[in-house]
Formats: sequence, structure tokens, C-alpha cells
Amino acid sequence: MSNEVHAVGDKVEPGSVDTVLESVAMENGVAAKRSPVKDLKVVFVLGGPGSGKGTQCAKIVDTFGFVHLSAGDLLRAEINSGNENGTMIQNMIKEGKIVPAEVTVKLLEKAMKESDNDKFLIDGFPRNLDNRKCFDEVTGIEPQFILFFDCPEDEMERRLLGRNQGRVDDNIETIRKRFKVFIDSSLPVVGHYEECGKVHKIDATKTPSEVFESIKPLFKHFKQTDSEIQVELVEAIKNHSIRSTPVAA
Ligand SMILES: Nc1ncnc2c1ncn2[C@@H]1O[C@H](COP(=O)(O)OP(=O)(O)OP(=O)(O)O)[C@@H](O)[C@H]1O
Ligand SMILES: Nc1ccn([C@H]2C[C@H](O)[C@@H](COP(=O)(O)O)O2)c(=O)n1
Repeated sequence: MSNEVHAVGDKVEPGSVDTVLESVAMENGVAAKRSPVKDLKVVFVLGGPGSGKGTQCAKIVDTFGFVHLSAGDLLRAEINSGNENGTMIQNMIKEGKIVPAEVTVKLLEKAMKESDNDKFLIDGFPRNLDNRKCFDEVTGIEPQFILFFDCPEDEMERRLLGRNQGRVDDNIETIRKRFKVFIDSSLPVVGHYEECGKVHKIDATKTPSEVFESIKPLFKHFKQTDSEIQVELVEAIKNHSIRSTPVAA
């Protein structure tokens, strides 16, 4: 991650993560230390409900050092936090509907802003064209590519009914609504990115390990080389953020 330091007042894109960081910095009377927005690497992870997005994201995080941001998890956390939007979000999720883009984008932007990482897997987003437009307007971030998990409905239904995580939307009535929303609202987003040549379609019907094997080549490019890791360590030591501790004999 770049540690470029910007003085308050440097030119930044309006409405971007940079702007938010800048204002936080100004509130605290310090110059913001952050990467320019264009340096953030974002991969959108799409696919029907139960296609295995979360399962694969966990593997990508472990192997390639991304931060996993699940839009659904962020919305569920918002319900549990008791914030003002909680009831509205809960009702929409129960109905399998898509929460207004401004709400979800705000949560994603906050999570990216609070992270030290610069590589994000954004899972279950953009769920519709409005999500996509709002994210673009607020952050200005163009995704590296889109990982699209392709899975037939009967297999997704079987997986969701067996998930057993106590989710209010993993019941047959809501699952059917979610499938319809996926076809009507989410597939057009995949279509948009297909036109841009950014979609990697993955056969999600195989075992989790086999699916991961087919994804790996797409992420090799993001793996830090040993020399990059060394440079970061030297920088960290120089900045006194890591202290050398004598090893006990
Ligand atoms: N390749 C696979 N084969 C069989 N079962 C799988 C596979 N991948 C995931 N599962 C199981 O299917 C269920 C749904 O997986 P997961 O939560 O990863 O899907 P998801 O796409 O993130 O779903 P949602 O969009 O509803 O959050 C889980 O119980 C998971 O263990
Ligand atoms: N961009 C998003 C993502 C999710 N939601 C809502 C509606 C979904 O049915 C629910 C669960 O999401 P999942 O965990 O299955 O990805 O959360 C939304 O409104 N907008």
C-alpha cells in the first residue's frame, strides 16, 4: 500500500474516499496519510444467492491478502447496531429486496476508509444498476474485474436450505424472491461489465476446492512479491511501527 502523504487542501475527487479521509483529517487537525483512491484495488464478487461467494472470498483472503467486504454482512451489522436505518434494512432483507444504494455504499466506503489494506473483495455488490452508479459516483473506483459465480437455481436452493446460519432470508419463500431479484436486477449489472470485458465467469457447481483452483490464476497478479514485502517491512521499521525485540536465548 502506498504511504503517500497529502497535505490538507491537496486536490482530491469530490465525494471520494479521499474526500472523506481529508475531512476526517481536517477535523483532527492533521494531514491525511492514505493511498489515493485510484490505488485501491477492488474486485466485485457476484453470483446468485448461495452460489458460494462468501465461501470463496474466505479462501481468497487467506491466500491473497484481500479484505473481504460482504455488503450483506455490513447491512446485517447495521441492523444489529440499533442505528436508525436498522428496521428498514431488516424489512427489506426479509422480503429479499435491495436496500437503497446510498445506505450500502456509505457502509462500504466507511469500511474501506477504516482499513489499512488497499485490496478489497466486495461481495454481493453491486446488486443492481443503481448500486453500481452510486458506488462509481461516491468513490470513483473502477473495479479490476468481476468474479461471477455461475450456479443453477436448484443447487443454490439446496445449499441455502442447508446453510443453517439462522438467517431470516434462508427460507423457501424469501429464497424464491431473492432468485427473482437476482435475475431481474443483478444480472443486468453482470451484463454491463461483460460489455466492458471485465467478467470472469466461474463454474460454481464444483466442490469448494475445485472452484478455488479455477479462481486462483486470476489473483496471482495481486500476490505481493518477497521484495515488496521487504520494502514494506523496512519502511515500517523506519517509522518505528515495528520494534526489534531481542529473542530470548
Ligand atoms: N462449491 C460448493 N459446493 C457445495 N456447497 C457449497 C459450495 N460453496 C458453498 N457451499 C455451501 O453453500 C452455502 C452457501 O454458501 P455461501 O454462503 O458461500 O454462498 P453465498 O453466495 O455467499 O450466499 P449469499 O449470497 O446468500 O450470502 C453454505 O452452506 C456453504 O457451505
Ligand atoms: N448490495 C446489497 C447486498 C445485499 N443486500 C441485502 C439484500 C440481500 O438479499 C441481503 C443478503 O445479502 P447476501 O448476504 O445474500 O449477499 O442483503 C442489499 O440490499 N444490497
